[in-house]
Amino acid sequence: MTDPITIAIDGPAGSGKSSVSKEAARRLRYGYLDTGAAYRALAWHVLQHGADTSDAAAVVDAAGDFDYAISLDPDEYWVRVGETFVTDAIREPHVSSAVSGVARVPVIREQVNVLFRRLVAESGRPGVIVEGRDITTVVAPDALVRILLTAAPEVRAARRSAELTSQDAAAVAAALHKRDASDSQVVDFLTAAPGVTVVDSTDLDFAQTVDTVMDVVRSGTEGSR
Ligand SMILES: Nc1ncnc2c1ncn2[C@@H]1O[C@H](COP(=O)(O)OP(=O)(O)OP(=O)(O)O)[C@@H](O)[C@H]1O
Ligand SMILES: Nc1ccn([C@@H]2O[C@H](COP(=O)(O)O)[C@@H](O)[C@H]2O)c(=O)n1
Repeated sequence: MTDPITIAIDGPAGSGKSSVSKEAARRLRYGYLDTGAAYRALAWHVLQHGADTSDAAAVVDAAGDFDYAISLDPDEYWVRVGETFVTDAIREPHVSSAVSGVARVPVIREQVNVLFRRLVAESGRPGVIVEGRDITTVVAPDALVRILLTAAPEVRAARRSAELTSQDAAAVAAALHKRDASDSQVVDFLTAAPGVTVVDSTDLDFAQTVDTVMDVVRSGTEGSR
């Protein structure tokens, strides 16, 4: 069996990676792999242990009994740790605030990257859209199509705040920028690596952004199979 086509999409928090990738995967009948979910689920697991994600040893310790599973079906997305479905729990603000601690532990990054490559290879799909922060550069630098999805910081904060209506907009924006600042010390997802196509959605609505990504994918995959 041939390896699935990999479409790599990186970008900062709230740039639209997951929503846009999921919709593009539906249209292409590809799988969709949300790599941030693994970091979030491990952060959730560390917190369940009563530990602190800023403690790298505690993170590595909690990773020892981290039984993680994720669906690559864009129409039936779920995330599980052991027997517990954590699909919504890992989006809670206290997990978002804790996740960067997990992401800065090198051995954890190595372990999840192995998992991501295996999930793609075993997906059984003709292709997989993989989104995160270091997909275009570390996880799948040889992907057929590599995209950096960006939007102006204030636009990303406004979109995120529109989702989290019960929370103060300024606090939502501050949390998003704080997470980007912390994450960008670990991987560079703000500048495009050579060969990576930038899609800036600042002035695009959701449908226009998906269409633009689809155009980049089409031109990159034409004649590949
Ligand atoms: N071009 C767009 N125009 C308007 N809204 C958009 C656009 N792209 C995404 N959105 C909306 O912005 C919000 C954030 O998008 P999404 O959750 O996909 O971002 P993300 O990059 O995956 O964020 P995170 O890294 O924090 O998980 C969602 O409500 C999504 O529907
Ligand atoms: N390739 C990746 C993906 C994610 N992270 C870390 O996970 C956090 C959550 O990611 P979301 O895409 O769900 O926002 C993110 O803030 C990073 O800390 C990563 O390091 N590499």
